[in-house]
Amino acid sequence: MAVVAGALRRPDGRWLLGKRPAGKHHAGLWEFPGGKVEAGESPEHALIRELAEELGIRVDSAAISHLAVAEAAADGDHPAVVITLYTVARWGGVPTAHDGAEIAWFGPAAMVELPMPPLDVVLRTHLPG
Ligand SMILES: Nc1nc2c([nH]c(=O)n2[C@@H]2O[C@H](COP(=O)(O)OP(=O)(O)OP(=O)(O)O)[C@@H](O)[C@H]2O)c(=O)[nH]1
Repeated sequence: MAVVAGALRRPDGRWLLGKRPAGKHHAGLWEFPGGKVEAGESPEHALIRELAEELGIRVDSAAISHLAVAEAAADGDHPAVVITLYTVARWGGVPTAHDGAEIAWFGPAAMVELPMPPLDVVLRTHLPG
């Protein structure tokens, strides 16, 4: 399964994360906004689509840069997953949580304390300082 996620940083240096809803895999953990790449879709297009759906923002493909990849093998309940994290340098609109989801902005020190899925713990080490 291919998953794409975006690292969005505000001018105050905080990063945007979303909290996984109850009842889902990784419920209650904080992760980068994004989601699964659909069949026939490019990763960049999937990220632009997911950020529009989840946060209501507009992102141009020129604003997206590849940052890091993390992968995990299948574990019985869940398929193998490859997550690609992109930095999103600029966007249009104000990120707003949709569908009752929770989002928040965290500084680098706060992020280290946050409960995150295992692959995100790897991905966050690649964030620019
Ligand atoms: N969007 C996103 N998903 C991540 C990250 N890290 C990580 O392990 N994942 C996992 O990758 C999958 C992303 O799928 P999704 O976000 O489109 O799926 P979904 O809400 O339907 O979740 P579900 O498959 O548990 O029902 C989830 O299993 C999610 O827990 C991340 O930083 N961002």
